[in-house]
Amino acid sequence: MTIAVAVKRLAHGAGLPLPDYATAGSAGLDLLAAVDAPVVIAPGARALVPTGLAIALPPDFELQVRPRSGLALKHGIVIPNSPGTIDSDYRGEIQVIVLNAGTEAFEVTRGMRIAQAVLAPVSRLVWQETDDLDRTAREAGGFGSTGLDFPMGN
Ligand SMILES: O=c1ccn([C@H]2C[C@H](O)[C@@H](COP(=O)(O)OP(=O)(O)OP(=O)(O)O)O2)c(=O)[nH]1
Repeated sequence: MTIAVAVKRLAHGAGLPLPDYATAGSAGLDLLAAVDAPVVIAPGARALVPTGLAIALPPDFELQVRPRSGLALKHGIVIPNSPGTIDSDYRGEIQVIVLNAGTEAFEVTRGMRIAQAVLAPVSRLVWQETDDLDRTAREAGGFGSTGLDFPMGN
């Protein structure tokens, strides 16, 4: 299934290609860093990386901003709010919050594939308030409760 999405290149994104899928089966589009000059992120520091793009999603969709596993494995580059949520009514620039969880400084350069974005459908709920929820085998058990039968359960 493909969904048409309106996209606007902002001035500082000029000259960069639009995000694309790396392979025919890729779930995520690679988001490119639209930094004018290289940005160095120290170990433990965060940076807001611009993409130079604004979009208009259809109402029942969101765009999820996710880390790239190669950057995470090789450099400890993660997205602390992952998956970042681009709302369908957001018209500002898509930006990527990047955390350097690695041990060395990381340099973000113009055009670098800094994150990936996955289009996802959104279901919205309507509350049905009640005092009586249906009973289940789990009831209120959580937070590892199913492991308690085992001596070393966790
Ligand atoms: O990684 C992200 C996450 C969000 N956004 C933009 C698009 C999104 O629609 C908007 C608001 O995001 P979110 O709802 O996560 O932020 P909030 O902290 O709850 O702020 P708000 O009160 O503006 O909703 O910020 C990004 O550009 N990148």
